[in-house]
Amino acid sequence: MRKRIIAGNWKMYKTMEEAKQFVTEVNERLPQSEQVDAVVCPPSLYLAALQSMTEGRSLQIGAQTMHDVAEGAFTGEVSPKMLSALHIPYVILGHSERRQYFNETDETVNKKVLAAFANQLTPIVCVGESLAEREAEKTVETVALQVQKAFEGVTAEQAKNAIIAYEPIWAIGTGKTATAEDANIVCEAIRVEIDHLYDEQTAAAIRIQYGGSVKPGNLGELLSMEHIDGALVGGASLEADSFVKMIEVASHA
Ligand SMILES: O=C(CO)COP(=O)(O)O
Repeated sequence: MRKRIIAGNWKMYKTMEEAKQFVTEVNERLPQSEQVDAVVCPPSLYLAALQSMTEGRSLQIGAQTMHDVAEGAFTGEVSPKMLSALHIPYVILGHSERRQYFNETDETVNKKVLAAFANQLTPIVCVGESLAEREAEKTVETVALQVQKAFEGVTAEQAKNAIIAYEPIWAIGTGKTATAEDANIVCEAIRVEIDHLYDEQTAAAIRIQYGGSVKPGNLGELLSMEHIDGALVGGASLEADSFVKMIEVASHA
C-alpha cells in the first residue's frame, strides 16, 4: 500500500508571522500519523525558519520551485544544493503556474527533476491538461507526454520515490474539481505510462496526487480511488484548520 501524501502549496500567500502561526498550530494539532505524509510548501523566504520549527514533528516542509544548477549568477533563484543543505525533503516542480508565467517547459522541468534526485530531494512533478486539451479529448496524450519528458534520464529506483501531481489546469483555483472517477482515469493513465517507461514495480510504487480545488469535503472521495494516493492543495491548505482536517481525512480514508 502506498503511503498517502497531502501537500499544501501556499503559492505567494502569507507573511512570515502568518506562516509561523500556521506551523505552531499544526504542530500542536497534527495527529502523529504514520499513514500520511503531511507537507506544506511555503514561499522560499520562509523555508529555513519553518524547517527548524518542524524538526522532529510530523509536519514536513517542501519548496515550490528551484533552479536546476547548484550555484551561479541567477539573480533571485534558489538552488537544489541550498534546499538540500536545509534538509528540505520535497520540491514541487513544473507547476502549471510556473509553466504559464515563468516559461518553464518540459525540458526545464526534466533538468530540475534530475537535479532534485542528484540532491536527495523528492520531486513533486506537476502535470495536467488545459481546458482546450480536455475538450479536444487530448487529456491522456498531453499528460503522458509531460510524464515521459519529465522522467527522461531518471532511473527506476529514483522514479519509485517520485511523486506526480495530476492537476488539470481548469480545476486550479476555480472551485471546479474533476470528478473522482475522471481524476482516477487520468491518474491510472499516468501509472500505465510509468509502467511503459519502467516496469510494473515502479508503476506500483510511484505516488500520484490529484490537485485542483481539493478541500476537506471532497478529499475522502478522491482518496477512495485506486490510483489517487494524495492531494496537492492550494487554497484549502492556507488555514491550519482545513489542513489538519485533510490530514485526518487522509488518515482514515
Ligand atoms: O494549484 C494547486 C495546487 O498546486 C491547486 O490549487 P487550488 O487547490 O487552490 O485549486
